[in-house]
Amino acid sequence: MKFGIEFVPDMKYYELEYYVKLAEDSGFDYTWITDHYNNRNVYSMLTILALKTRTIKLGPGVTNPYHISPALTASAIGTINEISGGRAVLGIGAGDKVTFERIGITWEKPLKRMREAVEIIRQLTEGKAVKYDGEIFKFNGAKLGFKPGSIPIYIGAQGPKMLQLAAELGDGVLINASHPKDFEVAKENIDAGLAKAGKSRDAFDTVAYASMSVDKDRDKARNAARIVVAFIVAGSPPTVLERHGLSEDAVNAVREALNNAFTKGDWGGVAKSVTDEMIDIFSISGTPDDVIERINELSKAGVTQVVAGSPIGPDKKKSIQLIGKEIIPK
Ligand SMILES: C[C@H](OP(=O)(O)OC[C@@H](O)[C@@H](O)[C@@H](O)Cn1c2nc(=O)[nH]c(=O)c-2cc2ccc(O)cc21)C(=O)N[C@@H](CCC(=O)N[C@@H](CCC(=O)O)C(=O)O)C(=O)O
Repeated sequence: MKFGIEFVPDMKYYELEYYVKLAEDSGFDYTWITDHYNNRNVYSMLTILALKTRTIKLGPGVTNPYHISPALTASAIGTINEISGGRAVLGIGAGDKVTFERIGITWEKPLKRMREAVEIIRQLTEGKAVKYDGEIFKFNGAKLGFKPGSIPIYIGAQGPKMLQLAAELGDGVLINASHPKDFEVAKENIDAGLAKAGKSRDAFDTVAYASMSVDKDRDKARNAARIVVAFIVAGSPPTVLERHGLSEDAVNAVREALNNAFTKGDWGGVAKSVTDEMIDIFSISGTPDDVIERINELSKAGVTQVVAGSPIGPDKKKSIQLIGKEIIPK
């Protein structure tokens, strides 16, 4: 099992540098930096990380094919690959509808746009001159002026068609999920995509991009996950909520609590609205032994990399060290 760790660049560069170096020293194989317009620029932060780390693989988790051209994405990730001595990975997904609305981007034809962008980026980073007559992107002999070297492309996906696309075109898939049931359901679509491209599963990285919260004290760990889990519950599509048998009332109670929090600042109400069942479904939370147990279940469901996503634990530094000491070596 490979281990990754997610960071949101909503902190100063030196704080991010500190945490990523700590993760590298703790044995993590990958670090994924999220990409939303309102946070610090993902590539500026990756440049610092590329210079200050030695072994950890690094990349956006995930960028998107809307807010910059695939040519810029290829150039940016190629540059990170050069600076890091070949450790770059590109995580790319359809992007986030809510944040796009704020910057006037219409979220249309995500599948088509993802396919075209990934095909273009793959060719550019392989040093080819790209002629591409797509429905969305038209390239006429574009070519990078430097040799970025081959860069693995991981696609962020939840929906069935995007999962198939990820398996067909990508070197891996980043699935925002923490429960084995979600990977059992994803398997059929991943296998269909691999078959379409004539690829075998063992060369493909199926990543559980999970919300994680680890502490020696189980209750402390689980309580630290409540707010993040509330956002995941509120944003989950009906198919996922039904899959896990969550009642409409329970989900609406979370949505209502979040509204109250935004309007009246009542975050305590949000934590209370999140049930233990929701914590188990939408996060990997508890003691190191609890987390190892869940990772073993995920491995049986075909997961090959687990990413420790927010909140990581009640105390980020201690939790990163705890994962490094008591989970990764097991
Ligand atoms: C588009 C969507 O795909 P999805 O697989 O659900 O993708 C949702 C997310 O993966 C995507 O929004 C990501 O960008 C979210 N995301 C992040 N999004 C961000 O913006 N920033 C991040 O940092 C980020 C991190 C991240 C990490 C892991 C991960 O899995 C996702 C992450 C979907 O609806 N897919 C459907 C298909 C929809 C469809 O058919 N669309 C048609 C018609 C659409 C139209 O009418 O225009 C088409 O595309 O042509 C499906 O897969 O079946």
